[in-house]
Amino acid sequence: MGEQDMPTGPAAAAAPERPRRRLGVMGGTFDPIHHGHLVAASEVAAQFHLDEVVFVPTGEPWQKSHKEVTPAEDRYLMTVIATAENPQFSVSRIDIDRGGPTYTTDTLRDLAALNPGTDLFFITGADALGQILTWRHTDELFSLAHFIGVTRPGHTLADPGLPEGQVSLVEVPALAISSTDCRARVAEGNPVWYLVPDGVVRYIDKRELYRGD
Ligand SMILES: Nc1ncnc2c1ncn2[C@@H]1O[C@H](COP(=O)(O)OP(=O)(O)OP(=O)(O)O)[C@@H](O)[C@H]1O
Ligand SMILES: O=C(O)c1ccc[n+]([C@@H]2O[C@H](COP(=O)([O-])O)[C@@H](O)[C@H]2O)c1
Repeated sequence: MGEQDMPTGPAAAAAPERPRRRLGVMGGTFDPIHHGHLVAASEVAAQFHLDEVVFVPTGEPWQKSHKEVTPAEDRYLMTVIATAENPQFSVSRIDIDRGGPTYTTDTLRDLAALNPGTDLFFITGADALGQILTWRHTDELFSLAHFIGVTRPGHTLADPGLPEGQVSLVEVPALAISSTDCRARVAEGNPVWYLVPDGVVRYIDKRELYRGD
């Protein structure tokens, strides 16, 4: 049916409303991205019937400013490599391209503007959820998305006091993997095969990341 044949008047008014799109948002420093991130996103996508999960590498993770963080372009490319084969996964550069410290209120506001008619679900591990009240602009933050806290080995998953109905706590398959441990393993000459996707192992090797001196 061409656009000119679309029903107008009472028939159009009766047309069923299109269901809102459901977009998962997986924010992280991804230095490097590992299977813990990917399994969490995949599991939440299935349990919450998400249409897509967008991975958003941080620009400047201000709460990690005391640590050395790998250049954003390397973290972005590793995230693209890790997610490329999954048609439900995508990667956004918004936090990198905005510049300056990364605040999730900006991430969610920008994603809402880019995705009209979409409900946002921000996915976060138990450790990050426990810190969420220390993030910037929490007065606005919780109105921008539904928050999904996922289990992570070594951390207790609990609602840190978000407004009623704004957070769900979800059990995901337990993978005791952290980016810190991956970086340390590479620096010590130990393998990260099967902790991170194969393409990410090769990228770390090619770019000589995490080798220390
Ligand atoms: N193994 C895991 N299981 C569940 N969630 C995870 C896991 N690893 C990271 N996450 C969550 O993914 C998000 C991004 O994490 P981040 O990129 O900081 O990785 P990380 O492994 O925690 O890194 P680092 O060790 O450098 O702090 C956070 O919400 C974090 O809680
Ligand atoms: O908004 C903030 O102030 C804020 C403070 C710390 C972390 N975050 C977000 O939490 C997500 C995980 O961060 P990280 O540093 O644990 O990789 C990522 O999307 C960050 O932008 C956000």
